[in-house]
Amino acid sequence: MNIPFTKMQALGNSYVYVDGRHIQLDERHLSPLAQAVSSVRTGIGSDGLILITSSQQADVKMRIFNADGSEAKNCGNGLRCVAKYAFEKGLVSDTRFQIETLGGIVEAHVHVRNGKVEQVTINMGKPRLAQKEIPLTSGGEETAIDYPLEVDGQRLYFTGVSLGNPHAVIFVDDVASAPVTTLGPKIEKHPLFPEGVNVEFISVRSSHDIDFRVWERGSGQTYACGTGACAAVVASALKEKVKKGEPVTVHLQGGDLEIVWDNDEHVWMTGPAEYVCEGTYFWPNGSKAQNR
Ligand SMILES: N[C@@H](CCC[C@H](N)C(=O)O)C(=O)O
Repeated sequence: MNIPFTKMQALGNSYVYVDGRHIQLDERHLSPLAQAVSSVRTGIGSDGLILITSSQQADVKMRIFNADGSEAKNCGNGLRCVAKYAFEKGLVSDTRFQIETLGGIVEAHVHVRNGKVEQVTINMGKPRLAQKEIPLTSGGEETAIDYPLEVDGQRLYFTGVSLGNPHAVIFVDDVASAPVTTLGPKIEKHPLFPEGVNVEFISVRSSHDIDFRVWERGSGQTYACGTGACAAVVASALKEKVKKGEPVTVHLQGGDLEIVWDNDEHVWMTGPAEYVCEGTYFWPNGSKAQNR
């Protein structure tokens, strides 16, 4: 099966984007295709697959599949890339428009110079803080701030935040030495998180700067996670380390994002999005998947 694609990246968080105007994929193909394209050795090499289609309720719709084929409800870096793609490829003509995700509809605003989108701002909506909404198996209405977690015989404390997808934010002194690749995968699959979790190790450098590293559910260590950066600012504001209503720069491995949790509870994310390449992916297992 031949699949036209565009690879895009946002702060090094890269996805293969498939435009539903160019090919219609069967629902059964999406998860195996995400695994296939993500492989660095036998595929294109990415953190997952993003499908862009038309929407009944918004201007455009995004679906995101992690590198392991699991589907997530939201992706901040993916939203900025979808916004750039939608504007520059003519799916929308206004600089402000709506994108549907499985986690809800968000507002996108593209900042354009000479016809090109340089930065994108997304209103990511209100974070969900109740344990049952993150979700945690402990599951009530109460929040999970500095919630204890036993992993590998160690007691850690995390703050749980949902941006449509689940995040466990852990405060550390120095992100460079944080156990991202050792404890990250164990926390991701800890029984406390029935749907798994994205794990952020953060250090608040000042009231306007946060250092950040991430272990992403379904994709492992990545250079950046937009929803994770939003969760980091929300968790830091809940612990009064940064102020609500003031912009905070989150320093991720792939670069910086500006995040504001405003006084109406909405989280705003501003950052870049870039094209990498376009082409055709020759999917060897496509016909097998078709006959499954
Ligand atoms: N990289 C993303 C998040 C992608 C989905 C995540 N791994 C999940 O499973 O929830 C972002 O930029 O937000």
